[in-house]
Amino acid sequence: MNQNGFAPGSFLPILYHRCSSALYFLVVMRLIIRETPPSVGDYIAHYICRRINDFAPTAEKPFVLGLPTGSSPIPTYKALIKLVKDGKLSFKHVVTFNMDEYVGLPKDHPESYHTFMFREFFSHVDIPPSQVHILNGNAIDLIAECNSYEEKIKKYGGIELFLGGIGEDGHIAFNEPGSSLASRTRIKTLAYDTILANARFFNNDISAVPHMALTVGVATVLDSREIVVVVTGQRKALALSKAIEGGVNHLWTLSALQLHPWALIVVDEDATAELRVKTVKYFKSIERVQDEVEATQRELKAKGNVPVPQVGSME
Ligand SMILES: N[C@@H]1[C@@H](O)[C@H](O)[C@@H](COP(=O)(O)O)O[C@@H]1O
Repeated sequence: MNQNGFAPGSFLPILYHRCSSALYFLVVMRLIIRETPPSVGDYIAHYICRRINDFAPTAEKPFVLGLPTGSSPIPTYKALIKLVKDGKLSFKHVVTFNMDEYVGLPKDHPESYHTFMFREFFSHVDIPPSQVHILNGNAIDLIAECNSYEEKIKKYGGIELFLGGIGEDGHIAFNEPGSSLASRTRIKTLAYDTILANARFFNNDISAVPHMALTVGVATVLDSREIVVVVTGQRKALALSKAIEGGVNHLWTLSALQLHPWALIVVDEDATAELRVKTVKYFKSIERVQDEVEATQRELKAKGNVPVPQVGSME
């Protein structure tokens, strides 16, 4: 057995061999483990930066990015802001769609997701506000608002990369347990657990937390060409293990990522608390193999004789 628990000659070396000779990328859900939330944020920010720069967006062909709220993505936003300030990244030709918004909370309320996104991110980068899309939880016709959000995403040709966060009950966006895995943008009643969890943003006053939200659906997220999810902290550990070690299940909507050909979950050590040691070792070994594949790709590309597959064409 090698240090990852795999016998030499078992499928990992074969996978690597196929990768290095036939230039396949790994089409598996990837789990990246970093020590702390800031290093998770750094990893994701650099990853998104590379994706946007490789895409080389223009006014005619913008990069369409899905974005979350919550405390978990804050280190990613901080690192992205730094990349913009350092001149390594621009959001000039990036169009964004946020995952969700509370119903009935004034847009300028300190805890609305509109306020959050401008305070934590948009105000610090060079994105034109006209390219920012956030659901309007105060629309007179909420159903029409949800339908037109889906239409707008379609008009832009779909989402290139959806960055997501999860709740303690494994919800992605506000797709609470029991949400249909075929769901689209819609009005959602929040689970009591979510209301309790989010009360920390409302001075621990449960009655101040809105009970409804507009949210993209599980299928809206699955439609995007790539999904990256941030999961940090021990309180998300059970949800993480259910999502990657259990089967696809509407009670843990994050598990729907198993149906996606290009999904990446980036977690800190605390979030791995409920995973089996074998699972952690397996994903660490996949990361190493992927790094080797990418290094080979870069080398061959530098020699000018290899077409590099594009993300999204790897099913
Ligand atoms: N609707 C949002 C989710 O989209 C977010 O992922 C979650 C996590 O929040 P935190 O990162 O603060 O734990 O909060 C809310 O429930």
